[in-house]
Amino acid sequence: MSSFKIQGGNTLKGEIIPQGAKNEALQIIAATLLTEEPVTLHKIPNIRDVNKLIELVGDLGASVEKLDSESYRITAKNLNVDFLESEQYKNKAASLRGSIMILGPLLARYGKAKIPKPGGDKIGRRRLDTHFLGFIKLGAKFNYSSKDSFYTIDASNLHGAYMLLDEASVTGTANILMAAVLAKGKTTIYNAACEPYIQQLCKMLNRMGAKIEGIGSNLLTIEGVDQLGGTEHTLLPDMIEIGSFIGLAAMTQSEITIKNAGVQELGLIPEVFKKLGVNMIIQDDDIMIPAQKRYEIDTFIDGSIMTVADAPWPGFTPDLLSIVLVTAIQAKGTVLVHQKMFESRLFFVDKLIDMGAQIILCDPHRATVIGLDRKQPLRGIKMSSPDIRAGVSLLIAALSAEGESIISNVEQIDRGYQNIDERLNLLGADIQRIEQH
Ligand SMILES: CC(=O)N[C@H]1[C@@H](OP(=O)(O)OP(=O)(O)OC[C@H]2O[C@@H](n3ccc(=O)[nH]c3=O)[C@H](O)[C@@H]2O)O[C@H](CO)[C@@H](O)[C@@H]1O
Ligand SMILES: C=C(OP(=O)(O)O)C(=O)O
Repeated sequence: MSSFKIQGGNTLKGEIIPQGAKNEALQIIAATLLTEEPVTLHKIPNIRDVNKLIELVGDLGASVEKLDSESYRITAKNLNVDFLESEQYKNKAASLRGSIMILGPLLARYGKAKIPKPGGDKIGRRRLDTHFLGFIKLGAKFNYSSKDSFYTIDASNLHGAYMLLDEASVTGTANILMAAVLAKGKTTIYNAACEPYIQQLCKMLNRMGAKIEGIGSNLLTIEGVDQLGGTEHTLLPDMIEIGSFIGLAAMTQSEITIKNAGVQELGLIPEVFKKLGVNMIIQDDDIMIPAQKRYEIDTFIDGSIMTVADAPWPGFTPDLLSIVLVTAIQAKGTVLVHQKMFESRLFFVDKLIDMGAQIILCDPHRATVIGLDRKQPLRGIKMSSPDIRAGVSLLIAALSAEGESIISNVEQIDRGYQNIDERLNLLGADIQRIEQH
């Protein structure tokens, strides 16, 4: 377990370029398994989860060529599905959430697939029913063995079907889409997730020869085709990283310009930070956050206390609620943060309270932050990163705090943020990585 030693209190200044999006990368890398032809990918972030999935795709027999620091060519000509039976597969696939998305492509091409219960953040129950109910609609047979926690699916003949998803699951929609593009006939997915990363996946699949309509909506229709070809694809900037930088700038009174932020694809993200009182200037595709000593949380129009809650896209992403919560700590005013989707994602507020934040954890889903209005700084403490977004929120808190903080288990942060210590140090942060093997 490695740690960050952070000397807090520095003001940061400068420009930062967001990495390619983690959660898009995981879908797109899985989609390369759908064709025998080469697929070239650009803006692939160098982060743990993405590297693990690329390794897994290679273990399955795809040829993986690294073209430069951010580009890969993946050719999945002949895959070795026997690898799915190995102990190595079990360990690797179980270590990240994104591995679940190899199921759709493997089903589409080979008619069978299996996966151990996938990893990812421990942020509450994370059911996978939507994925499997969708595959069953497409004609697959499904079995879950509680003995070894393996999900096995058999589908020699996938056929199109109408389905109304039980929830708008992001990875579930991606998985079903990838199975449906090569199924016989027409598939209709209603209550589909429609966030920009799903749109990107659909556009890429169409460039490969798929026939998907309704992109950007929650009603997708897919006319199955016999095979798909190669393509080239560039990832969007990571919107969760962008939101994290906005919160960081506000908390540390820093002037930061986020370059090439893909502003058109950010949905409600800028608006939510504006509700916290954070100023930002959007110039072309850049977001400049000026240094702000004070920022004030809005109330609702009737004067009642502001709530920020998550919802499926185009609602506000749950992955930024921890950042919103930490950003509110030094604001003037009060906000209720309501994490509806995940039930164990707010427990990290205990650490923020230890640092001096005024937060009431109302229940596992809701926390009220009473902003300090910079009347006192947070103080540095020792803490451990419970999940990726809580980890970055603690890092932001530590950077704004007086004195030294230690954050252990930063592998959680490395899952999704590329060289975050080095990139923030270039802007003036003081973060030292302490490697422990
Ligand atoms: C690898 C990846 O891409 N991970 C993302 C993906 O996870 P993932 O695809 O696993 O998440 P899902 O979209 O399936 O569901 C997320 C949570 O929200 C709940 N839910 C979902 C839809 C809905 O309409 N109502 C509802 O309550 C689910 O029960 C679950 O607890 O999407 C999540 C939701 O944006 C993000 O937090 C994860 O970072
Ligand atoms: C919850 C997240 O990731 P994962 O789904 O990979 O656990 C996240 O990116 O915030």
